[in-house]
Amino acid sequence: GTFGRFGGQYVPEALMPALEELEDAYQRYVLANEDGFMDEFRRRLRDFGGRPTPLQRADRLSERYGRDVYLKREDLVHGGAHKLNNALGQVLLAKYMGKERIIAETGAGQHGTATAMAAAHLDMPCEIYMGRTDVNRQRPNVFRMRINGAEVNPVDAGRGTLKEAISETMRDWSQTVENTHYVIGSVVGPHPFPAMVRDFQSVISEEAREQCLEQIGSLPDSVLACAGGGSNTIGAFHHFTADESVSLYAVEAGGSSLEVDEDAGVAPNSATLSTGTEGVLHGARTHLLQDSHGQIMESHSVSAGLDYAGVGPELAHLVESGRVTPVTVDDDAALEAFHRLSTEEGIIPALETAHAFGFLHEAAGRDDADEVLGDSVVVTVSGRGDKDLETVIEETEKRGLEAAPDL
Ligand SMILES: C[C@@H](c1c[nH]c2ccccc12)[C@H](N)C(=O)O
Repeated sequence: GTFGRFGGQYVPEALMPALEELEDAYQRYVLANEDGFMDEFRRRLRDFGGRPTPLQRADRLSERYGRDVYLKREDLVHGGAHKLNNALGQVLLAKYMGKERIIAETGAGQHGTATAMAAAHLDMPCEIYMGRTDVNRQRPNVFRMRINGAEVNPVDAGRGTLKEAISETMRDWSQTVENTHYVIGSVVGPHPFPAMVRDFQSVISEEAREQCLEQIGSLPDSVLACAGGGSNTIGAFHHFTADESVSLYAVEAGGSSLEVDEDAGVAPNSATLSTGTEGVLHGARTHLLQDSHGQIMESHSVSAGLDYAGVGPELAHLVESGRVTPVTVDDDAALEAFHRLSTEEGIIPALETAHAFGFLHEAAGRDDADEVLGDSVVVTVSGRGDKDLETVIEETEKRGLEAAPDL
């Protein structure tokens, strides 16, 4: 595999020519900056994406938790999430490769939206595959994609969610690779996708590490990031992985329970790193939620963006090697963290992001808080929560959470 035992290219023979062409382009344009590709990528991320994003000290949370809490504000990237870092990089790469068409999958719609924005910005026709279930529960993002000029293709196969959308997009790509690039939405899929998406998202930790040295005068003691597919997680960790003094926590969705009902093939969580097992999904060997027959189980999370039964192979490797610690936060704690950041820091986070703040809250209350978090903590605000307001209002009332304001 590409990352220890994990990664690799577990794909039908039909996909190999496309992967070989992509590997060649990755080596030349991304790794060797041929034709100034990376210079243009950084310039467009600055002028169109709004980078660099601030590393902002959260004064209220720092006071509450008795340590310096810094927020890496990826919610301020154009489009409201870190997703544009990857989408812009891949659509620009498709142009350098001479492709004429962009396809992508999406779950909650953030990656689809980011891809539609990048494709409009770079004048590329764009088609987004989205599970019918997700089309129905993420209408605002469906409108945004269409208003940015993308076609949204509902996928009715299986449960009509992210997993089927990815499979459908890969099927399209295997037949259209001549003129089409597949902009994958996270650090998943066959090599070179996980490495390439990581390299685009690593602008997050490249900036954060430099900002820590400037603003704190040292490296942080810990970095926290939520983990769905793992792109914001790996992006927030990558330039810190060589710094052994920095603890790295990947916060997954604990959903409603960590107990798994294998017979029903349903996991009431998306805690792939904490509870999953090794297997192959979407072209890579990684960690998955699978039953004893190797069937991929349906995952769950109050946040659609974390609701995925797999995870990036590099993250699986970093957890197995002990460099990254996987932790989980359940639906209720994530919802309470959503309200806490909104009322105490004036930032409405994506429900995905709220999981990282749920772990900060829980860890800060423990006897070993100082060992776990240290004196300076960086939390990645991977996206903003406008898209989640209806879900949060509904779920908060249904659960009678006391943290909620009187809406
Ligand atoms: C759900 C996530 C995503 C998009 N593509 C993925 C591939 C693997 C794992 C996660 C993803 C992204 N937030 C989305 O809504 O498109």
